[in-house]
Amino acid sequence: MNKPVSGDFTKTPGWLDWYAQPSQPRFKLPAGAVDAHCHVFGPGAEFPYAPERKYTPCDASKAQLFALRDHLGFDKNVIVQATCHGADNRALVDALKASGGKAKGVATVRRSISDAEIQELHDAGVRGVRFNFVKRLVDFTPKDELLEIANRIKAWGWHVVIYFEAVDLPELWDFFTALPTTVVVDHMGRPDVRKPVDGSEFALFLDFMRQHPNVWSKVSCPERLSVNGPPALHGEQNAYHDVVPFARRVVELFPDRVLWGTDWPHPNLKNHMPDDGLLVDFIPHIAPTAELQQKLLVDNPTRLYWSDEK
Ligand SMILES: O=C(O)/C=C(\CC(=O)C(=O)O)C(=O)O
Repeated sequence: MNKPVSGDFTKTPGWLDWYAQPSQPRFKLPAGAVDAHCHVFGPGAEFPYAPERKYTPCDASKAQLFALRDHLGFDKNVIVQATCHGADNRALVDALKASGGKAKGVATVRRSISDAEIQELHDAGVRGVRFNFVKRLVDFTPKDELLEIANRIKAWGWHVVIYFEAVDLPELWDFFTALPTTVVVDHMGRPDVRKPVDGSEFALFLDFMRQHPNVWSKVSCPERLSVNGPPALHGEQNAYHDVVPFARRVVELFPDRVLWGTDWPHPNLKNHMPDDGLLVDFIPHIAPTAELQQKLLVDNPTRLYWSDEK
C-alpha cells in the first residue's frame, strides 16, 4: 500500500495516519466477508474536506481502501460517510461507483435533499443515512429534521445508522425508538468498558436492542473503546481484551443483528494506530464459533446491504 499523505490540507495536530504495512491476519475470514464500517477521506485535492468539519484527516483513498480489503481477505465494504466530509457525499459516491458492486454506502444528507438526489445516491449503492450525536464530531441537527429525513429515506428501503456515547442513550431513547426504519448502532453505543458488563449502563443498551427488534449493532472499534487492553500492534493476539466481554455479549445475544468493520482509516485515535491485520484477529474473541462468524461477517451485512441483488 502507498504511504499516507496529507494532500492540500493541514492535518489536525497530533493526527495519527493509518497503518501502512498491516500484517496478514491469522484468522481466515469466511468467504464473502464484509468490512461493514470503514471510510474514505478525500483525497482532499480531489474531494475537499467540508468547511464545517471538526478535524482534518490524512487522505485515505478508495484505491487504498480496496487494497486493504484484498490484503485482509474481505470480499466487500460498507463505506460510511465521515463527518470531515459533512453532507458532501462525492468521495463516497466515487468510491462506490469504482467498487464494481463490492461496496455499499451510508451517506449524510440534509432535509434539503431532493428525491432525485436520493435516487442518485441509491443508484450509486447508498443504503442508509448516518445521524451523529457525538458532540466532538458534529453540531446539533434538530431532531425533527432527522425524523423527516428518516421518514423519507424509508421509501428507498434504507436504514439509519446512529452514533452516540453511552451516557447519552437515556436522553436519546425516545427519538431512537421513534425511527421508522432498521436502526444500526455504531460501536455498541460506545460503552465505558471500565464499568461492569453486567452494570446498569450496558444493561440499558442491551434492553434497547432486546425491546426493539429493528435495532442492530456494530461490534466494532475495540481500539477506540479499550482502556487497558494491549493495542493491536507487534503481533499482539490478545488485543483490547477489556472490550471482549461487551462485544461478545452483544454477538451472543443478538447473532442475527450484528455487524463488524475495521473502521479504517481510524479517525481521531489519540495514542496508537492499530495494525488492521491484528484487528481482524480480534474477531474470533468476540464471535468464537464458525456459525457466529458467518452471521457477523457474511449473512447479516449481505442481508442488510445486498439483499436486493440476490
Ligand atoms: O470512524 C468512526 O466511526 C468514529 C469517529 C469518526 C466519525 O465517526 C466521523 O468522523 O464521522 C470518531 O469516533 O471520531
